[in-house]
Amino acid sequence: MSSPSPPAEKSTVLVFGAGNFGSCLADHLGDSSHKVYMWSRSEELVKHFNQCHRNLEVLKDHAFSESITAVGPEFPSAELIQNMDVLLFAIPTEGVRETLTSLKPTLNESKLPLLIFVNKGVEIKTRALTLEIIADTCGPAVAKAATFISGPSFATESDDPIGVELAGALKNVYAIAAGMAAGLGFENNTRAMLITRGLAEMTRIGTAYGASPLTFLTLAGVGDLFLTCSSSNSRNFTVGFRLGKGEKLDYIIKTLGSVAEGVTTAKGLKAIVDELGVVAPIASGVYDVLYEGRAVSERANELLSLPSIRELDLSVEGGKPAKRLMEKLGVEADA
Ligand SMILES: NC(=O)c1ccc[n+]([C@@H]2O[C@H](COP(=O)([O-])OP(=O)(O)OC[C@H]3O[C@@H](n4cnc5c(N)ncnc54)[C@H](O)[C@@H]3O)[C@@H](O)[C@H]2O)c1
Ligand SMILES: O=P(O)(O)OC[C@H](O)CO
Repeated sequence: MSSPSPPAEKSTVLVFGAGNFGSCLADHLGDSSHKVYMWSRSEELVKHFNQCHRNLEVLKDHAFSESITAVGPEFPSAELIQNMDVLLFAIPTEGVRETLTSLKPTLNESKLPLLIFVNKGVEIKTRALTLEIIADTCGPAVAKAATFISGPSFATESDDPIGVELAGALKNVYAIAAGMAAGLGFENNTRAMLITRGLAEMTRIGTAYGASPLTFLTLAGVGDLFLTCSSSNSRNFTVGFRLGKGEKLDYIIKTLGSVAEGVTTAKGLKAIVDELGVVAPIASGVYDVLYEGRAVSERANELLSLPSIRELDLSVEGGKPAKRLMEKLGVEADA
């Protein structure tokens, strides 16, 4: 995808979202002497942040850089947006369509800022990746200018934006599976099996979608999968762990205090897997527990007793969703 020229050393940046990742990114950017604005829908958060340089909701003990100004709760003004070098979106995938619909009238397409997206998910109703949501709301020119950051930390550069997005979204579903296994009392051997088979599964899905299989071997793929499946710091792993311990999904979501994208992505992924006809037993197992009321232990036993299959039998006929998306963007399918 093409993108506007890189921003100047000292840029003006507007971060959409004042949650864990948005605040963290705003803080790093502020410390690097960029002028940073951070949008929140909470009036209380905005007031408190501008008075005390602390976030009421997340990273509560951290003193933020004074070069960050919180804005909101109203949507940022066209004037502010048009003065930005970078717009950075750190909101859950379910909120991206609404946010971009509000943003669209303020964008000057002949002078687009750098648009960076860090969310990792699939939209539940439409099963769309973020690239498609951007095309739907702001048009193909804006979508083609968008940049995606994914991976276990600030990540990786790739010419396969669809693969990078799919990898970041899908690993959250496998992290829920790894958490479930840990919650049920399975130990490291099972986790290694889930990471290995999860990687094979996400590579099969990605390849059938039209992404490059190699993207799943980068930091954005196996790197992020490994991190998220191995740490109780992961919200997705934690959701799975608590399900494995017998807690109810509604209660877990209510008390988590932050987004676990794998929960909604599991539903969008089910539709993608059904369309592509890919064998994805782990993703199907997670879907059955989250949305079909199946017991975690029973579904895990079914998974463990499946006969082995050729794990890396990658689709050569695949690629229809990516071709559809490239058509929407007006890009040649093989470009
Ligand atoms: N936390 C991390 O380490 C991390 C790392 C990489 C990527 N991500 C991804 O970044 C995204 C955000 O993660 P987070 O950790 O900041 O989540 P979070 O739940 O801590 O914060 C989300 C923020 O988005 C806001 N928000 C929610 N719905 C919205 C909507 N409809 N419109 C506008 N704003 C809305 C919330 O009020 C909150 O400020 C997720 O997709 C996540 O997978 C997170
Ligand atoms: O806490 P999680 O499960 O949303 O994972 C956060 C990041 O995506 C890890 O790279």
